Amino acid sequence: MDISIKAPAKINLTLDVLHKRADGYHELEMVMTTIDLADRIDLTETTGGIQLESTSGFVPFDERNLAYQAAVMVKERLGIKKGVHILIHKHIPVAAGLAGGSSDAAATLIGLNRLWNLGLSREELAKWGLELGSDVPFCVLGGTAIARGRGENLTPVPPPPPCWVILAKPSHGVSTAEVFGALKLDQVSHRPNLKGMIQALESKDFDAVCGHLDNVLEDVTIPAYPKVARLKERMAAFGAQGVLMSGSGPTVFGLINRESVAKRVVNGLRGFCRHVYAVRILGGTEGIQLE
Ligand SMILES: C[C@](O)(CO)[C@H](O)COP(=O)(O)OP(=O)(O)OC[C@H]1O[C@@H](n2ccc(N)nc2=O)[C@H](O)[C@@H]1O
Ligand SMILES: Nc1ncnc2c1ncn2[C@@H]1O[C@H](COP(=O)(O)OP(=O)(O)OP(=O)(O)O)[C@@H](O)[C@H]1O
Repeated sequence: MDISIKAPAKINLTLDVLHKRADGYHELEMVMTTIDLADRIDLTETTGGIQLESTSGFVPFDERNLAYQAAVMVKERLGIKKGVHILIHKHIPVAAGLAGGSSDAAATLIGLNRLWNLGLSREELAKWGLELGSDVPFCVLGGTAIARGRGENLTPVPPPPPCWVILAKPSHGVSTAEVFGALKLDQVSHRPNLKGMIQALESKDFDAVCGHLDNVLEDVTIPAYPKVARLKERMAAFGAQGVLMSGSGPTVFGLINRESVAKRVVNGLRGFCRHVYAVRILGGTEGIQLE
């Protein structure tokens, strides 16, 4: 039996870091939403073991791969003898702040739950997912949500109004651990207004959503990679109504509600950046879909 699963990327509409915890992680408060830039995971049952294949040379092909780790977790916890071949059709750029690896892991958990009729709920899978990475629980549940804790304490909120999301990814990746490690919490220059963002989402006010985009991790990534600031400026100058770095970066996204402007921004950015994408917000209940 074969299963195909769409594994969408996320963007952070707000990201606040409240404090560093005793376990070394940071206590977060953020709003995340899924976008229609997705990997596809094909799962095929085999007689034993886990085989991994990917269309991208940029992902690890062994036990460091988060999809592989998800399959190990399911097999070991439930004592499953059957094997699986995992094929990752990679479209989400790697180490980009878009949770590509986390979404692949979430899709693998959800897909194996179906492939092997395990009867686990999405909530249980989200709990398992936290052991693989902080963004995995959100990727399992999808939609638009406030994420607290390490990222696992999720409260659904309304999606942003339909719009274009233009993504520009500089050619280098960023290490999430290094960004959190370099963050100086007593020197953060700006903090998101979470209440304001929630109100904007509830009232479906596109301009207010754009006005409340904010990410404290920009304070670390932008000084280290000035290209991020230049991409933000250019995106705004070409007409994007709201512009922000996603997650720990370096991808910059712009929100635009007019197609003609979206085209202008994409065309303008292509001169400066090789990796430019124009996608839609998924944001509603559509997280990971089984096909
Ligand atoms: C920046 C975000 O993408 C925002 O959505 C996430 O917080 C990162 O999620 P992720 O990539 O799944 O992160 P993990 O793989 O769990 O953690 C990578 C590293 O980031 C740091 N980390 C991550 C999450 C968190 N709440 N506090 C942290 O300090 C830790 O040093 C950790 O070792
Ligand atoms: N299936 C996978 N796809 C992409 N990267 C993976 C995968 N499995 C493991 N990785 C590793 O995870 C690291 C982070 O990659 P990923 O694309 O998930 O980053 P990210 O988008 O910045 O994540 P996040 O936004 O959750 O911090 C990379 O160094 C990569 O080698």
